[in-house]
Parts: sequence; structure tokens; C-alpha cells
Amino acid sequence: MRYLTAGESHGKQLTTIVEGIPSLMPLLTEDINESLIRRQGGYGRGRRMQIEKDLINITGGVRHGYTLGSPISLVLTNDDFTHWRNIMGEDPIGDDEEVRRTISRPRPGHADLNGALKYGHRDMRNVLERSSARETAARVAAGAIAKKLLAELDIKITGYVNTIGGITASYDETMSLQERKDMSEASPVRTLDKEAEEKMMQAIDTAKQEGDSIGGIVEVMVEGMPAGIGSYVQYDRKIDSRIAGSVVSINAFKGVEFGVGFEAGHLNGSEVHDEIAWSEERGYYRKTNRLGGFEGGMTTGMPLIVKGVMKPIPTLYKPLQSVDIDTKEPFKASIERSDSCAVPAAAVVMEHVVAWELARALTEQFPHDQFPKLKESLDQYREEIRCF
Ligand SMILES: Cc1cc2nc3c(=O)[nH]c(=O)nc-3n(C[C@H](O)[C@H](O)[C@H](O)COP(=O)(O)O)c2cc1C
Ligand SMILES: C=C(O[C@@H]1CC(C(=O)O)=C[C@@H](OP(=O)(O)O)[C@H]1O)C(=O)O
Repeated sequence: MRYLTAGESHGKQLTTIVEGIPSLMPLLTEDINESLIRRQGGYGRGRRMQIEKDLINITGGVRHGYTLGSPISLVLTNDDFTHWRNIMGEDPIGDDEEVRRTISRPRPGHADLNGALKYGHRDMRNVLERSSARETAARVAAGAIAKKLLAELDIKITGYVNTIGGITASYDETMSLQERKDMSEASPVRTLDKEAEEKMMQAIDTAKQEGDSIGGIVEVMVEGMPAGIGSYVQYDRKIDSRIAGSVVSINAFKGVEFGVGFEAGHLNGSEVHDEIAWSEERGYYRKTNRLGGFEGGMTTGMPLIVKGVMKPIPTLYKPLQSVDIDTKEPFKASIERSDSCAVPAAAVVMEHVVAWELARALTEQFPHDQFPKLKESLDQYREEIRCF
């Protein structure tokens, strides 16, 4: 399975082409739209999200509610394009003052300066248009197909907020995935702790009032992945490594943890490793799940617990010092609009990029052109490992 996305933040549309989804898998437009609508929500977003209404147009690869096995093409229009038609125009640049105005002031923490240096763009709009997290909408669309594949295989996944601006939710670790999903969906900041929710919203308000931004930590939980998915035999087949790469590829994500994560550096082996047990009903299982469901680049069959950290949004109303690339003079720019916190939206993005990696690993391990055959093979494998 692979996918590519194309499109600029204020251009006409985002396009995603997804390849490798087996044929005969049920897939409806609503399956993708549900994910896109969730990604748009969450406390702390800026005015752009009031303009966009992300709804997918499936333009290839699906017929009468089933995948064909051919590439799936997805189109998402940018409603904001109507306001940017001239600036984003395809025609050669004319005399219009507004269209000719370039962006020469790079924001610390964004891709502006590095992208300008790399691609030789003296107008940094040519960088920010593609480096924008608008692209995560296209990735969520691809991830929604992966999520559908997982759901059809009885694998459930959900993402929620653990921390915003230094406020960490406390919740019962034994909560089921369904409980976490229901609670986080009912929360404006997608968290599992009502008390923390209030404080997180206050922290977002304060950051916004001060012209600042805040980041946080999101967590993704997966139930139903069988043991032994991924592999230890080659570095690029290790499933934890693939997940780590895809999480850090989300705009503004700077780190990943599995289970106890970095805390493992402070604990003894006996406090980290999960003892192995077996029962007729469950097959092999771990008495605890401190490693978050990963050992040796493979799943253990326990729930997967992955955390990702998002840095604060770089575009600040209270801007940091930078240098104008035309005049080489220092400046402190003012901006038009930005999110002050996108952590709740990013929880949805992370859920979808993790779903993608899991679906990819499953389709590699059970390679079938037809989805019902993949499902049959996986069910057989589940039975085999239970009795092994
Ligand atoms: C859902 C989401 C929304 C974001 N919104 C903004 C935003 O409004 N303004 C901004 O400057 N950065 C925003 N970002 C972060 C930037 O896209 C990101 O920091 C930038 O692409 C530079 O990449 P890096 O932070 O990974 O180095 C957002 C990120 C995500 C995941
Ligand atoms: C458009 C989205 O996020 C955008 C990500 C983003 C950035 O710099 O990453 C900047 C903002 O865009 P604009 O400058 O148009 O307000 C966000 O709104 C989206 O999530 O769909």
C-alpha cells in the first residue's frame, strides 16, 4: 500500500492517490468524511476552519460501495481558494500589485526559510503553500481508508489528547478503547479528563490572548492487532520504526513514545518488561502492557499505545525576531490568522497515520488481491497463534 498527496493550502484542491487496497472491500464516501469532519474540529483552531467544509469526492477506484483493486483517487476542494484565486493563479504573473507582493519574512519554526533556500524561492508563499498542515487533510483521507480496512478486520483505533500546554489528563489506564473514543469525542479538546479539559481550554485561551501558541501530547490506542505483525528481520520492516517515522512526519510532531516510552530510561528491566502468560481463551498475552504492545519490531497482541508530541504552532501573533530575506533587516512581523493550538485536530491526524502503517503491514503480511481472502488468512493466523 502506498499513497501520494498533491495540492497547495490555498490552491484549488488537494488530491490523494491510494494504491494497494485490495478489491471487494466495502468503502463509502461517508467513511472518509467522518474522519475529515473530526479533523476539522477541536478547540483552538483559527478562522480557516470556519471557511473549509472538508468533504471528499472519490473520483476513482470505488464502485457501488466496494473497492475495485485499482488506485483510489480522492479530491478535496479548498473552499478558501475563492479568496486566493488571483494569488494562486496559474497564469504568468501580471501587474497586479497584490499578486506581485512576495513573502520575504520567514517565520521561526516553520518551513519558510529552509524551503526558500532549498528550492530557490524568493517568494516564500511557494514554500508555505505546501508545507502547511492543510496537507494533513489529504493524509487523513488516505488513513480513513486504512481505518476502514482495519475495522473490517475487527481492529479498532482511536486518538485522544493527553497533554495541552503542560496540563496532562489523568485517566484510568484500564479504560477500554470504546470508552476512550466516546469520552474524547464528547470533549472540545478531545481529552479523557473533565477537570483537565477545563484547564486545557483556559490554557488555549490564555495563549491566544497573549498572541502565543501551545503544543501538547496525543495518544493513539489500538485494539485487536494480532501478535507478530511487522518483523525483526530487517530495519525497514520493524513496525514500531515505521509508526515512529509516520508520526514525526506530521507537521509539528517532534517525538514518539511507545508504552512507558522515555520513562524506560529511568526504570529497571523488571519494571519495564511485561511477563508472558497463556490461557485457552486469550492464547499468549502479557500480564502488563508497559511496552505498549511492541517487542522486536512486531506487535505483541496487546493493545498498542503510542504517544506523539506536537510543538507549539510556529505562526505567532506575538512574533519572534527574524530576518527579511530581501532587506536582510531584522523584523517582528504581524500576521493575519493562525491556529493557536491544533493538538485536538492533530490527535485525529495521528490516529490516521498510525492506521495507515498498521494496514500497510497487514497487507504485506497477508498479500491478497481480494479483501475477503485477506480476512480469511488473518482469521486463520489468529487461530494458529492462539493454539501455538
Ligand atoms: C492540524 C495542524 C494544524 C496546524 N496549524 C498551523 C497554523 O495554523 N499555523 C502554523 O504556523 N502552523 C500550524 N501547524 C504546524 C506547521 O504546519 C508546522 O510547524 C510546519 O509545517 C513546520 O514543520 P515542523 O514543525 O514539523 O518542523 C499545524 C499543524 C497541524 C498538525
Ligand atoms: C488549513 C489547515 O490548517 C492550516 C495549517 C497552517 C500551517 O501553517 O500549517 C496554517 C493555517 O492556514 P491558513 O494560513 O490558511 O489559516 C491553518 O489553518 C487545515 O488544517 O486544514
